[in-house]
Amino acid sequence: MKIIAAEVFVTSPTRNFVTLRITTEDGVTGIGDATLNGRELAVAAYLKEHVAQLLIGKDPHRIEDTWQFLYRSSYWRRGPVTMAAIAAVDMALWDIKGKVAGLPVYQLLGGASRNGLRAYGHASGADIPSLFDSVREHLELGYKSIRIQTAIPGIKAVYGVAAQAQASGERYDYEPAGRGAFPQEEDWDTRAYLRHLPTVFEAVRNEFGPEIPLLHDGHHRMTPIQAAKLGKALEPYDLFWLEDCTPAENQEGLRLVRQHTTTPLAIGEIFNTVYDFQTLIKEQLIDYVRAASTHFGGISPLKKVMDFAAQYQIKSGFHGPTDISPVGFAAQLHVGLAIHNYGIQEYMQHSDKTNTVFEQSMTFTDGYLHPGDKPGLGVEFNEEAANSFPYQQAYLPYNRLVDGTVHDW
Ligand SMILES: O=C(O)C(=O)C[C@H](O)[C@H](O)CO
Repeated sequence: MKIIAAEVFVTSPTRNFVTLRITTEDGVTGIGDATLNGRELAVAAYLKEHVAQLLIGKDPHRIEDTWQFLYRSSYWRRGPVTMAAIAAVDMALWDIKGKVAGLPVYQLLGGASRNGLRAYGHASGADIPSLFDSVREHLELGYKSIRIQTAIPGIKAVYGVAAQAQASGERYDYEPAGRGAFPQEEDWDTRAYLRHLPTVFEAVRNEFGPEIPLLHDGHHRMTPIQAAKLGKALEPYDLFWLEDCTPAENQEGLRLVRQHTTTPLAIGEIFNTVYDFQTLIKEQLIDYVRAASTHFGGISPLKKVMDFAAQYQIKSGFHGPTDISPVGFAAQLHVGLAIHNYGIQEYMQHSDKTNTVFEQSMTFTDGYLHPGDKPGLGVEFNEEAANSFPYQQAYLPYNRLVDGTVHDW
């Protein structure tokens, strides 16, 4: 069997997505996600200009060989653009292999290790009452684990806080990328955040009790000593994890955080390769791997990093915001179902328009996700619907401190 076409689609049903479709001479198609929020066209060009023609004539079954060829033959390695492009090829080839075999991808990865995948949802609020409404809404939707993000007094816009109150009946609407030709500026004050956050978790525990697993995302904003202080301050509230507490580039910084707190740590949504996790896993500086199939080179390396992590009792917590398309999301559900060291899956739910472009067979029942049993990834790409939503320029915001210094967003 040979590959005869590799096409790239950029579509924007409420947000931008980049999708690769590979077709074989027998007419089997496979799809992959190459979405990089705010930099979509760079990956689309990488795929169109540098990768597509290299795939023509190749045997789609040779997934590992194709991955290694794309990674090593470019000489220039890693980085989110390259790795998102390779990820799309990898996913599309697993999709094809599954369709040819008549099996869902998780069966090709070793079969199911569990019945369903525990998910966490995002609750947020501009104040405590609206946060409580949001938590209740998520509990009603079936979520059994909940991420808590709130506004901070004195700060205008904070990462992770939905614009609409959940009590309004609107679906959770948080999308950080703003459409337009320039990124929005936001403000930040770490000391105000460190003072406020423990009071929020205290209120949530008092209202909802000790049982429910609670998570929080620091979004790379603290120094190691600030993160250590926060981890310690949150210990009485028994977090499932504290995510991205420090800038991801400083892996050694997590040693200091670890020395001071037993709050579990998760990191890795902006990592691209297993090498980014080498120190963190070997030294057991984290508890959860936050990689996403789409930004990590696809299904093949995600499975490898989790097998490495398993030796150290480190579990998965794959990145799953809506900028991972339904294709990338399905890819990591298949990995999550197959691996032994599954932890939890972030699940934000895509918009109805997105679901017209990507028809998903995955299910979310009583707090648990399942990729479904259709052959391949289980996602159908509707080209006509995709073409009706043209690309719109969008940027993630950035932060400045009160004195004007640019800060991690
Ligand atoms: O879901 C999370 O934990 C995130 O941090 C989401 C990111 O802000 C988002 O993927 C940026 O595009």
